[in-house]
Amino acid sequence: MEWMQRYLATALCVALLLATHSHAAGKRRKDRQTGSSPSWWGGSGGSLLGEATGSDFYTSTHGLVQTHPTRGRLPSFGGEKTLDFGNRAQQVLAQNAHLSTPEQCARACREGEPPRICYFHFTLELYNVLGAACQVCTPNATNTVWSHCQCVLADGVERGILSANRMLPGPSIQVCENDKVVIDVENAMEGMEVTIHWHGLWQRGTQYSDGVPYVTQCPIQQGNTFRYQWIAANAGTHFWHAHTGLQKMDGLYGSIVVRQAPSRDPNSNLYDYDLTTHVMLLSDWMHEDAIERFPGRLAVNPGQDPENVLINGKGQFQDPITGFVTNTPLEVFTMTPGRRYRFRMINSFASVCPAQLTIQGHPLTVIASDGEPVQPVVVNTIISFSGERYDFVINADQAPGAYWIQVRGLGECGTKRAQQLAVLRYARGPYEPSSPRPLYDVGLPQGVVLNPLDAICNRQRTDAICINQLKNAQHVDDGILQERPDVKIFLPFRFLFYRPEELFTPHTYNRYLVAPNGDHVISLVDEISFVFPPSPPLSQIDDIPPEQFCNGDNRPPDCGANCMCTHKVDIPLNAVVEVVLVDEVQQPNLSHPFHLHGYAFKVIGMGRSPDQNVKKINLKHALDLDRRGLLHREFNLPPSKDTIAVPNNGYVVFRFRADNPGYWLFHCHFLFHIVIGMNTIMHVGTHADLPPVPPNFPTCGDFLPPITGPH
Ligand SMILES: NCCC(=O)NCCc1ccc(O)c(O)c1
Repeated sequence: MEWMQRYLATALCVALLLATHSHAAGKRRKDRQTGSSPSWWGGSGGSLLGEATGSDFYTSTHGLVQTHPTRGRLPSFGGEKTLDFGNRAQQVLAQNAHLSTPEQCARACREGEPPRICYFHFTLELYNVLGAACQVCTPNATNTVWSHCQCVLADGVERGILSANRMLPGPSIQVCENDKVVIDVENAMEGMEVTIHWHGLWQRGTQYSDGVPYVTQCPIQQGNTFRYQWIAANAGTHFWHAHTGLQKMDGLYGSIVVRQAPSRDPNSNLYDYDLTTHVMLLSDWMHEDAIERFPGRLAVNPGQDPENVLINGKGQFQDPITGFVTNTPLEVFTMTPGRRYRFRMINSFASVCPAQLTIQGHPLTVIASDGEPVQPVVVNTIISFSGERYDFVINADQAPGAYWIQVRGLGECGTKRAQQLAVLRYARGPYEPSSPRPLYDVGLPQGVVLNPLDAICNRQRTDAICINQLKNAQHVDDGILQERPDVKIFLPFRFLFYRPEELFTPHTYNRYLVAPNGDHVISLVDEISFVFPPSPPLSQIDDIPPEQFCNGDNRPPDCGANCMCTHKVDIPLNAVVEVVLVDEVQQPNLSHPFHLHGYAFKVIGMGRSPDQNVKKINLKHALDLDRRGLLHREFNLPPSKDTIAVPNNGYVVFRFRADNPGYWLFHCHFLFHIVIGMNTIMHVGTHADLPPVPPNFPTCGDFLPPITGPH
């Protein structure tokens, strides 16, 4: 209680209403819940939430930037031209007059307007939730774009985190198509190396900025700053996140929105507004560092499932033992009656849990997935996996009021019943919905579901739409749809289970993950467990011994069941590639989302074996189905994606034209599966096809000089 008292003694009046919940020294305490009415999100004074946020702007489909009539003022940033991205950022901006600030770049996009160079500075730090910053200020209500306040509330449970610019999520990058984006990533995290990946950006010509450690760059060392530079060449909803270790799950992520002129978006006629604040970033949240769960414990909080879900870094937490609920603010999205709004949902989960999004009383017209436009479909619930993005339109045509947004963690998240709520509200209406809060077990009605987990995808149905049933809203390269691809790659993946006596033998140190049921596993793709090389092939190919690399046709001699090497598949430049992913994991509630760097691919088919006698799919059976023409394929406007969940006990078929040379990581997007080897590298083209290594590009590698004699 001492902490609470100290907090109350010095806090601002708003903080008085903040009940916090801390796990100190491993024991749970029931904290006093303060305040009677939750006026944090009752909006007393009106300066925190909803209408009165200073950072909204409205982009009409006619390309106009306008302030809302009731708002009557332009975005305000405390009277300063640049936002608080740190003193170094101010210096760079002062010395480079041709750079634009983040808020100058977050604009409506018009065809024919010159692109900008958008400059960002990320300071990555060890930080905390509910630190003393919360005595100094109250956090920006819509933390999605920028914040001057350094208070991170998360779900009201105190813990250490990793943060970019003391924000959760980190800063949002919002630019127009073809802008150049420059991000100085300053690693101020003691004892940690880091890289940032720009998930969804293709990095054509800037392969060195893809942010994959030991593949496209050496990780950024502590105290060092690495300048990422890329062109926002493909519009859409994307995100950035740490690609090193387990850091992403501790808070290193944020949204990226690449807008385009309405004339270039085939679905722009379906919405009136595309607000900077209508980004919906979903993340799973633990109450301890993610590394606490790796390799994983047997008894106390086993497995890797999160305690909670956050929506734009916000939420509340109900203690399962005491029933105590924190009263931190929920995220609020505001709409004007009668208007149609584009929402941009990002699944930034790190665990294996799918996220199920439902919004009370409002159907969702899905218009894009992973940034790529699809022909609109109307659903009521979207199930998404780590790494996926879905854009949808909501028509504010219901009775003005407030409505619940429910995000439920499915699969393993069902054990702890992790879910989060947010509010969809009509301007000038109440902040709190009048209906009771949807519960994990008694949630909002699902209605029509996008991306059903049952993966019955080979026929039209009234209750669900599968990803392979979406139609591309744009013309698809005919070459991709030719009957025979140039290269066909079958990639089965599974876990390898170790017996403890195999794993814990003297003088061997094999990596492993302890699954929730106590199984000790590593991941295999095509019977290979991926290890990162000691230097990045993109920048230091000559420093890597050729024996480091392997693939299904080139297994190292004496490579046993736990074959460890850098799995690399070589693909000729411009080939039409077909990949068939086959789920040999066979864990009933687990579907693995695979993400391809450098591309969007076309989803040609997905499903399960049509053969009723086959209980479990495997590579042999998938090959057999393919030979018999029974792998489901649809060539009429297949949708583009960069992340696709393989139905459990099922398969996915996708294609792409390999016209972007590089070393592109292809991997399960579950964080804990990356670190046990569920990756491959798609190596497209040759070194001659790649841009040269930039001067002074950092290097890394083993240091093993000859050992000289005693004298
Ligand atoms: N009879 C098969 C049981 C089985 O497949 N056990 C592993 C499940 C697992 C592995 C890794 C994870 O990350 C995870 O969440 C769950």
